[in-house]
Amino acid sequence: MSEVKKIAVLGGDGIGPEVVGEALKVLQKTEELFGYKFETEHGLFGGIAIDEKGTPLPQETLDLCKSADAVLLGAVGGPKWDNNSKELRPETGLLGIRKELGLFSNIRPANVFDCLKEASTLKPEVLEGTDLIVVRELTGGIYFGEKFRREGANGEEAVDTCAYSVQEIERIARQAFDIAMTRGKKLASVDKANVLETSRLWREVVIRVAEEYPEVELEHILVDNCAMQLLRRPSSFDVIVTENMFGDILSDEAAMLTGSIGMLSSASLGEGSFGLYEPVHGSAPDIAGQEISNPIATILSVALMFRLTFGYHDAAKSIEDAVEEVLNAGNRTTDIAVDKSKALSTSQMGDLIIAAMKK
Ligand SMILES: NC(=O)c1ccc[n+]([C@@H]2O[C@H](COP(=O)([O-])OP(=O)(O)OC[C@H]3O[C@@H](n4cnc5c(N)ncnc54)[C@H](O)[C@@H]3O)[C@@H](O)[C@H]2O)c1
Ligand SMILES: CC(C)[C@H](C(=O)O)[C@@H](O)C(=O)O
Ligand SMILES: [Mg+2]
Repeated sequence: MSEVKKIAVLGGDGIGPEVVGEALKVLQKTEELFGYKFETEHGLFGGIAIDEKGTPLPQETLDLCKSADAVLLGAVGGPKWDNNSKELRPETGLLGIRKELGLFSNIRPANVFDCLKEASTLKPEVLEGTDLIVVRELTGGIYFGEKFRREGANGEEAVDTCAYSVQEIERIARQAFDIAMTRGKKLASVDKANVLETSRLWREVVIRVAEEYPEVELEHILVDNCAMQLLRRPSSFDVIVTENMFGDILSDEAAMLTGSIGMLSSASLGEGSFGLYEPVHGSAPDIAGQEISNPIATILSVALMFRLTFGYHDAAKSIEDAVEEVLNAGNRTTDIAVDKSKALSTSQMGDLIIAAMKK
C-alpha cells in the first residue's frame, strides 16, 4: 500500500479551473490503475481569492501548499483585475507563492510530437528532432527587484531594478547542468552580457560552474540571437538555462515549436522534492468559459509531478504515452486542430486521455 500524497489544488482564474479539472481526472485514473493514493485539497488563489478574501495569496492557501507534497496550479489573472494596484493583482500572488515556497527553478520542456508538426508554423524539416527544455530562474531578476516611481527631469518616471547574486546564478546553473547530464549533455546559457551587468555576472558564474561538468558542451548565446535561433535551428538545443524574464519570453516562443502554448507543461522546484506544477500558459480570458481550452499542458504537468516529486515513473509514462496515442489518432482541441470544425472540447480531450492510460 503506497503512502497518501497530499496535493494542494489551486484552479485559479479563467481556463485554470477547467484544465485542472481534467488533470484531477488523471489523478483519479492513476489511483485506479496503479494503486497510488492522492489526497487533494482546493485553495483560493489569484483573482478569485482577491474577490473572496481580498488578497491573491491568502495565508490559508500558502499554509495549505506548505503542508502538501506538491501543488497543482491552473492559471491566474484576467481583465477584471488588470487595473488593480500591485497588491491586488493575481500575478502578484503568483510571484509571491513562487518566492514563499522557494521555487527558484522552473523547468519547461518543449518536445515536439511528430503528429503535431502540422500545427506548428515552422516547416516539419526544421522541427525534426526538436526536444528541448527551458530552465528558467524563477525567484530573482527584474521580477523581484526594487520597483518605484519618481519625479525625473522630464516628469514622472518608473524604475524596475534587476539584481542577481552569485549564489542565485550558481544554483540554477547547477540544476541546468544536472538536467543536461541526464539528456543530450548540451547546455545553452542565454544572457545579454553585451549590455547587462547581471548578465556579465551570469556568464562568469556559468563558466565557473561548467568546470564541474566537463562532459557538458556549453554554448553562450545572447537572448536576441537565441530568440531567432529557436526558430531557425530548434533541434540544435537540448537544455537552455536563463534568467527569469528571458525564460518567460523564450518559453512562450518554444511553445510554438510544439504547436500551441496549450501543450507546454512546467515544474517549479526548490532544493528538495517538493514542487509546484502548472501549465506555462495563462488564464486565456479570450476563450475562458467556452470549454475549448487544451488540457494537455496541465495533464503533462501531472506527469512531471509524478516523475520529479513522487518518483512515480510508471504512472508518468502512462500519461505521456496516452497523450501521444490520443494525438496520433488525430484528436485535437481547437488550438492544435488544422480542421477547427472537428475540434474536441476540453473534457472530451481529457476523457480520451484517461481512457488511453494503461498500466
Ligand atoms: N502562470 C499563470 O498563471 C499565467 C501565465 C501567463 C499569463 N497569465 C495571466 O493570464 C492572463 C492572460 O494572459 P495572456 O493572454 O497574455 O496569455 P495566455 O497564455 O493566457 O493566452 C495567450 C493565448 O494563448 C491561448 N491559450 C492559452 N492557453 C491555452 C490553452 N490551454 N488552450 C488553448 N489556447 C490557449 C489563449 O486563448 C490566448 O489566445 C493575464 O492576466 C496574464 O497575466 C498567467
Ligand atoms: C503571469 C506572469 C506573472 C507569469 C510570469 O511572468 O512568470 C507567467 O507569464 C508565467 O510564465 O508563468
Ligand atoms: Mg509567461
